Amino acid sequence: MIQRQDIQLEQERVSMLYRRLDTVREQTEKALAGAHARGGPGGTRQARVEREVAADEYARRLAQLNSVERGLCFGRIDLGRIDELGEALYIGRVGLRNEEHETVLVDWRAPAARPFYAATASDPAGLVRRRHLRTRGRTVVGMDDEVFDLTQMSDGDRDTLVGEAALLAALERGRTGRMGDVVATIQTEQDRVIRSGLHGTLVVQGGPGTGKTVAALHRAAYLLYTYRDTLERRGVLVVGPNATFSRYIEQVLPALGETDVVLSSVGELFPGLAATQVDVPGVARIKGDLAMVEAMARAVADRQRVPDGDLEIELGPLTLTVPHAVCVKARKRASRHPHNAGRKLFALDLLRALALDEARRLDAPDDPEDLEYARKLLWQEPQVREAIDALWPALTPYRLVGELFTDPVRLAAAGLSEDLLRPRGAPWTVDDVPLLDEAAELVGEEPQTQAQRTAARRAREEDELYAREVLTITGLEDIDVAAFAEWQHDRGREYLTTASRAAADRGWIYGHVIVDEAQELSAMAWRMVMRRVPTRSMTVVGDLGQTGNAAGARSWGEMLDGYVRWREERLTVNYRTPKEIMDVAADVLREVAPDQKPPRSVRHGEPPHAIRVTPHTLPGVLARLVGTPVDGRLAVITTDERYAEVAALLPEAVTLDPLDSPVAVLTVTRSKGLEFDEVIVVAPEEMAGRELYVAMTRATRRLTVLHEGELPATLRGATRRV
Ligand SMILES: Nc1ncnc2c1ncn2[C@@H]1O[C@H](COP(=O)(O)OP(=O)(O)OP(=O)(O)O)[C@@H](O)[C@H]1O
Repeated sequence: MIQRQDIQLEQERVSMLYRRLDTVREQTEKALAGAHARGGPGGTRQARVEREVAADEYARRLAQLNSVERGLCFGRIDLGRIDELGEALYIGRVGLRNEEHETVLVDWRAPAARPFYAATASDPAGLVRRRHLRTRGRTVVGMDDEVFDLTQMSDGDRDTLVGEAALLAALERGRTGRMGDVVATIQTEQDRVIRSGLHGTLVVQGGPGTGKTVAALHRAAYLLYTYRDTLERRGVLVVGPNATFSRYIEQVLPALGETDVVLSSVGELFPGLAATQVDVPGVARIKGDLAMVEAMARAVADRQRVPDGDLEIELGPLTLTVPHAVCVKARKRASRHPHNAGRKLFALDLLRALALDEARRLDAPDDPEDLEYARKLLWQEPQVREAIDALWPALTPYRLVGELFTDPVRLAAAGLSEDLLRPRGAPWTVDDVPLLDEAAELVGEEPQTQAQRTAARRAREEDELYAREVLTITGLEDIDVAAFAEWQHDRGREYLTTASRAAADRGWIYGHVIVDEAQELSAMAWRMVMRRVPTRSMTVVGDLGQTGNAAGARSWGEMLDGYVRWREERLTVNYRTPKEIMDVAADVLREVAPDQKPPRSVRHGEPPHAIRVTPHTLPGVLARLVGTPVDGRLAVITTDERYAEVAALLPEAVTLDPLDSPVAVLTVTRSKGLEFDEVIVVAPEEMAGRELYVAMTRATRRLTVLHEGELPATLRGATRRV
């Protein structure tokens, strides 16, 4: 039994930790201010860089100290024997030392904290007691103990969840619309995922609500803590299913004190683009297939032409000719290079041949210098430019893919189906993004336009003008303006975080990549992700039972075997969906993915309700249900086809961000990875089995299905009609 006295003792400890946090925070603030005050262009470059590195480190530490106020210390472990409690360690969101440099709080990611998460009744990992502390503000309001005294345990006890009371209390809280961290209640199987080594690819397969996302994010924080030197410079990329999901999870890492992580979705992985639309399944399947690699190569080859006969260009009275054979040879040589680099070689060969022909016709000497000069002049001739552009145009990825999908002749030349044809100006889709990335590899460096060259020159001039003003104001006029401007420019770049530099650079190579809802990535999307992580240091989390994308994964090997030998961990406990709902969902899963085992739910709640509606009664039933929700947040989930109709019935809900609105209206695809206290599924009979499985498992408390047609057989037996 926990005594008031125990709470008092823990309060003293926790108060001491907060005092220490305040002191360290103050010291770090001063150190940061000091580092900034010493800044400026003086000293050697080495000294400047060292100062800036120190300032960065203080700033990072300060951000971390500021983020850990809530729930600073949440656990305690006692090592030794049960009859003589020995050493006690306190576990918190951050590590702290006292003035004597002794550890007073162990960072949850440090090896010493591991038994807090890893100890189970059957393997206590040297612990005699684990204590979860519950705090409100800086006050200890309660605690839960688990005593590992094997002699007193029944077999049932040995299989308990880690800190069951604390875990269940955490799960009972209503959903806020944003994912929170779970450092205080990480479970043993999740801890294995979080602390798995950095190298190679770890696949985490787990059913809905098993904490894949939350474990993957804690893993990112753990890896950044444990392998900071390796990861800080290269950063960590987290790829999620869409931008809403990225916003849903974006608080977790900063709350854990980590900000150097890029959150993105497949539709955003090509810098400058944020695609959200998806293609119809037939098109998505074609675009996601690896056969697109060859097709894209053919599409590029189709933009590298030679005339059927000799190339003839009229220049005033002269008609210059490049023999067909010379054109063919030039194409052969140039096509070994990326398209835009090849264009330069191709143009050079053709210009050389034209200059030679011109010299011959004008009886001019074919002196190399003269020829070089003549070549330059010819390049200025619009007819010459046009002829070369027609044969081998400068391409951007957008132009290559855009012109391919709007032209049946080009599609045929690439060996692609006319199903891909779309109108000019149609928006880019998520499934186009891996193709744009492929195209970027094939066309190579984008040609710099005249406008870009002018913009770069202007920016340089502005930097210098600004530098001159600064130097005049500060009376440092003897310093070289150009050098000062350059220093300022570099400094600006150094101050950009790794994350922001990485996000803007397609060629950025990350230290580690985490892919969530990974079952949705097509083979082409995997190819794009792999380019960003040649070391294959990756965490791949997903559920093959939830695959919705027609081009998505049916097995992990199918997607990953060609790139890496991967290892797998499984998560088996569902922390979201009550058992009564999961039992019904399990029937759906059995039908769509019989090889996948449904997870075991730890929560209890109501069984799902089914209500038969007609087009006439649907608005009233929906309004009644939405008007009397359980405490917390509610989502109405339906098919893509029904979305507009349902959204029209709930106009207020759809004006708000689905994460902030008390009632969200979502398609199944949009609801991926999210969760709500109450879920209403409209038209389950029109959903594919996997869609239904995803929609049903979003609920933490109550699920109602509204059907017009026959209820799917999998739902019929297990639901009550009201
Ligand atoms: N150890 C834990 N302590 C407290 N809450 C937890 C724990 N693990 C998971 N949860 C909670 O369970 C819910 C489901 O977690 P999460 O979204 O990570 O699951 P998931 O496996 O990614 O699900 P899905 O496949 O359906 O997207 C979240 O609210 C999460 O905070």
